[in-house]
Amino acid sequence: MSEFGLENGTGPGRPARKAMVILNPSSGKEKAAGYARDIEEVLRDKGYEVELRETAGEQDATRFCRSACEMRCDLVVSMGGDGTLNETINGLMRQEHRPRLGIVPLGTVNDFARALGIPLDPQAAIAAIASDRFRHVDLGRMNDRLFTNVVAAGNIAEAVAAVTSEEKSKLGSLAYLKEGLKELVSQKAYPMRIDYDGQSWEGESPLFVAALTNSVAGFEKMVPEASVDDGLIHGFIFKDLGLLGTLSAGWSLWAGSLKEHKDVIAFTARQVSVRSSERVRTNVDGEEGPDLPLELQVLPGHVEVVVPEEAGG
Ligand SMILES: Nc1ncnc2c1ncn2[C@@H]1O[C@H](COP(=O)(O)OP(=O)(O)OP(=O)(O)O)[C@@H](O)[C@H]1O
Repeated sequence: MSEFGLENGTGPGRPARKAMVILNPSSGKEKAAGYARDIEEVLRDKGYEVELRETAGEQDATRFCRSACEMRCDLVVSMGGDGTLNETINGLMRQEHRPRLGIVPLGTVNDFARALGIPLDPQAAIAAIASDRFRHVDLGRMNDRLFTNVVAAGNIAEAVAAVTSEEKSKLGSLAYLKEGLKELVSQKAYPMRIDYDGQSWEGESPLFVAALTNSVAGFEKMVPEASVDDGLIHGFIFKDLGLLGTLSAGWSLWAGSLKEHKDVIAFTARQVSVRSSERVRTNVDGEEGPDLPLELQVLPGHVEVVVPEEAGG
């Protein structure tokens, strides 16, 4: 079951707590400046000393979060899309002090926020940062980095890259489904070997997906049984599907019954390794990852995340 915590705000005489806000000004269009003012106000009212850092490019969020750990901040807030969140949590890697994490989703998909019941409306998410409630949430380790949500291996990396930002704003998650199905129909399968908690699968597969939460590319029903604190990786090996198989797998995904599909092998594990004799590309939390091989491991309850007072789960 979920583990929730409740905490009182700063009272008289309590030393100020420190918060760092990491804002990607390129997410959430031109509204970033207004959001920055609003979150600073919410956090100051809550008794935090606030440091705002704006990212200018790749890996900035990781560097900023690392310095938040070194400064022993109590809270680090990631304001951006899933890419910014992934870079932020990578700053927690190998840190002895890990601040609590707040999330203000400004991207298109925002899988982690969806899985946690954090409002997708930025103003509502900013207001919810004042919540005294938090959850211990699993993170995944992939080789030498961390992930929040999902790792996919196969030509999926190309499918995601093929989604234009226009399509993304117009169609949202459907843009990924469209490109993903196109790739599954057209692509070849790869020889893969997948080892998970002492079991092994070997065969031809066009796609392997490892999910930590129920929300994958905005589809909240892909893994309905997954929760952010179940200590499990939810693995899906797609067999060589062909056109009809792909369409019916697409339908099962939509209907929330993917793991019952006859050409999908579903499992849960704490540790997974994925390798291939061919070059296979990967995608991690929506961004391009390293080629196979991958070593995956779940880190149970690795980070405390602020959740709205009324969030379920
Ligand atoms: N100031 C900036 N200008 C442009 N790109 C930036 C800036 N700061 C960070 N980035 C890059 O933005 C990427 C992350 O974007 P992120 O996924 O958070 O937002 P998004 O693209 O709006 O979200 P989504 O992918 O969900 O639509 C990272 O690769 C990072 O390097």
